[in-house]
Amino acid sequence: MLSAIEIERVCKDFGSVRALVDIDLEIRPGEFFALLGPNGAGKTTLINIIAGLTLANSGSVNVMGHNVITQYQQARRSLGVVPQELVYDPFFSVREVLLIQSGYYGIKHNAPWVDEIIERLDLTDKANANMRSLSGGMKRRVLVAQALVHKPPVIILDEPTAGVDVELRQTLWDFIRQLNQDGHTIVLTTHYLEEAETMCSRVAMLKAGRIIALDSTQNLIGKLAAVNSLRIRLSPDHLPLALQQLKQSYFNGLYELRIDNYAQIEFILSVLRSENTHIQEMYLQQPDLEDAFVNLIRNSGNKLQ
Ligand SMILES: Nc1ncnc2c1ncn2[C@@H]1O[C@H](COP(=O)(O)OP(=O)(O)OP(=O)(O)O)[C@@H](O)[C@H]1O
Repeated sequence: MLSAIEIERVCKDFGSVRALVDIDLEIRPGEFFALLGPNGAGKTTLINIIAGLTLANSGSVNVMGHNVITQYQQARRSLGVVPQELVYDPFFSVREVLLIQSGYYGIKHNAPWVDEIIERLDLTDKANANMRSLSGGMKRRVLVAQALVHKPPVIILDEPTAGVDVELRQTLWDFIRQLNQDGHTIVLTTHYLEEAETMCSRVAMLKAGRIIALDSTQNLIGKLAAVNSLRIRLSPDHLPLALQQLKQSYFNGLYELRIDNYAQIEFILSVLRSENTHIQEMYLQQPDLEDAFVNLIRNSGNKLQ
């Protein structure tokens, strides 16, 4: 089956900085895929190589089967990129910007689609406003719209919700989810891990230019954050000796105990009962993508599959 994005053995150095090392990655059509990693991991560099904006030192990248260097035009038509930085032309209105962008792709008579994107991104009130006059969040919506004027099958969003308020974040995600349901492949980088967790079915984690984990979101959480923890407030405020080995932290009167399985909760309760210690508060912490991410970044000397 044709891949939406196929990356083979891509390396990129900036002088002595090894930004990407031997990246192999295949993203399938229709996927909602997250590219995660700490600052400087290489996410934007990889996106720029996919978009044909940065040249890799070695390796190859295809978008919908088109090589991003030798078949640049077809690859570019297959891809829409929403960049991280707010770049805009201050001299045009929102609608003009989108029609001009359509022209870059050689698309004439694009007004009906441009108007539809404007409406779906809640920009109708601002369609004739000058770009200069828009708030940061509105400008970001226009960036999303710009990436969509040529109806690309693959859309990459580089931190689309950075600095965006909660309401706009919701509008953006509803729209992007709809695009994915309509069949578009979506690749996303974000530092908001709960967004990746709710939206994306598969995740690649990058660190120092290497993919250190690649799996479905649920598997990754299961594999790397298998540890639950129990937070309890006790009276008297003393953790019995038999439970000391489970203690992970103590803060503000709350003990955090490591739980590897649910049977351990029964053990904890029985120890507390026998010691005549009462529970004043208790929370079970479920693992999430953030736990997986933190564990992985901490212990990423070795590559995980
Ligand atoms: N044009 C450039 N010249 C020199 N070094 C660069 C250049 N672009 C990126 N780098 C370096 O390459 C590495 C990867 O950077 P990149 O911007 O791809 O990371 P990132 O994962 O997107 O980070 P962030 O989450 O902060 O956006 C970093 O060490 C960065 O300093």
